[in-house]
Amino acid sequence: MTGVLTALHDRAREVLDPVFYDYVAGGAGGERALADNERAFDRLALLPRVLRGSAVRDTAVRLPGAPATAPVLVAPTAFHRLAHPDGELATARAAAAAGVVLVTGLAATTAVAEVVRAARAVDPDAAVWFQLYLQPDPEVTECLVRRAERAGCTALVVTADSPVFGRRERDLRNGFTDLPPGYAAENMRDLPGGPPGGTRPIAMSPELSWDDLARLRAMTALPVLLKGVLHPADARLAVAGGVDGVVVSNHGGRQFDAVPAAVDALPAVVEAVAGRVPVLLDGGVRRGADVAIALALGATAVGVGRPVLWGLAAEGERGVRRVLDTLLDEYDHALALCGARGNADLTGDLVVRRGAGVR
Ligand SMILES: Cc1cc2nc3c(=O)[nH]c(=O)nc-3n(C[C@H](O)[C@H](O)[C@H](O)COP(=O)(O)O)c2cc1C
Ligand SMILES: CCCCCCC(=O)C(=O)O
Repeated sequence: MTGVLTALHDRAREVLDPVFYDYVAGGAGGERALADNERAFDRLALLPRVLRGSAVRDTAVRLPGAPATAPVLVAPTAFHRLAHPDGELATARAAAAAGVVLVTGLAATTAVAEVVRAARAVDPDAAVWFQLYLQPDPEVTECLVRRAERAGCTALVVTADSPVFGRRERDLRNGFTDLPPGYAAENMRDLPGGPPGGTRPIAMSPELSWDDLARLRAMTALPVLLKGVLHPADARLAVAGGVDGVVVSNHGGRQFDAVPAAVDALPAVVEAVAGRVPVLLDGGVRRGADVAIALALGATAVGVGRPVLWGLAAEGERGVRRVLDTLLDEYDHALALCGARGNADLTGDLVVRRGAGVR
């Protein structure tokens, strides 16, 4: 991690309830996928070009529902009010101020309409996407989609890597199975089949299929991105199913310990998608150079999960802003050092394996 991110992490660890710290920091099983996400970036290096740079570098990217934005996004993460009393509102303000897309989650402790309002109070053009788990009851899914539309979200992100909840040994050890009193997944309030005024539990189902994604696709005119894709064949199916983007992700190593690092899965997905829709990546991005590596390998943008929560826990809105600004500054600096005038100059030939020599 960068110096700033390490300091924010250390402060977050001091101030957070250790049970919640473990929930955020931890992963599934023996945490091999979690560790590998960062290590896989360490195994890669950038091979700069010389004498072709620019003093002003073009870092803007075009994403569905975000026509000109930074190549770093806030990945969807649950329960921000457990990290800081201002919760998702602080995250939304910081993301908007940094010019970064915020993906707010179904499992947010603040309702999506309030999150969008907070972002737009900072920047009327701020892009907020809504992440959801398809619910087995299509009526519930439809109600969630309408809420996101009404709130003004500009894209939907469907997380597909969670047919069941990951086996997270830290949470099992700590008995962290539910939100403490006073906190709720606010987007799950007042839904069909739920208690009036109360919340329904978020369901995960191993029986969801591509038909369910097709139903969602037909339900809304918003762009839809599919998150949690690792297999290139699934990337092809997603594009054929009309998605507007694919997010290569292993859920930060929190679902299945046996999977590869996200960045190791990226090139095959990029090849399968063949430029038809943007490919995004999250998992293990901790430095601006990691952003550059992912873009050179064909990602259009990257998401950041845990560092945002460390910033939030440590310093609220200011901490999130520091995380995002640091990554964006470092990314711009990496472009300069690569002799790149902008994202487009980051090509696959710039990425090599450390220790493998250069041909
Ligand atoms: C505490 C926490 C909660 C998360 N909650 C969600 C969620 O509700 N929905 C989702 O799609 N992904 C969720 N994720 C996964 C992130 O979106 C993202 O894939 C992951 O954090 C990226 O890895 P990183 O933390 O190494 O940046 C969560 C991750 C963390 C750390
Ligand atoms: C059943 C509760 C859903 C919360 C989802 C949070 C999440 O995805 C995570 O990784 O934690």
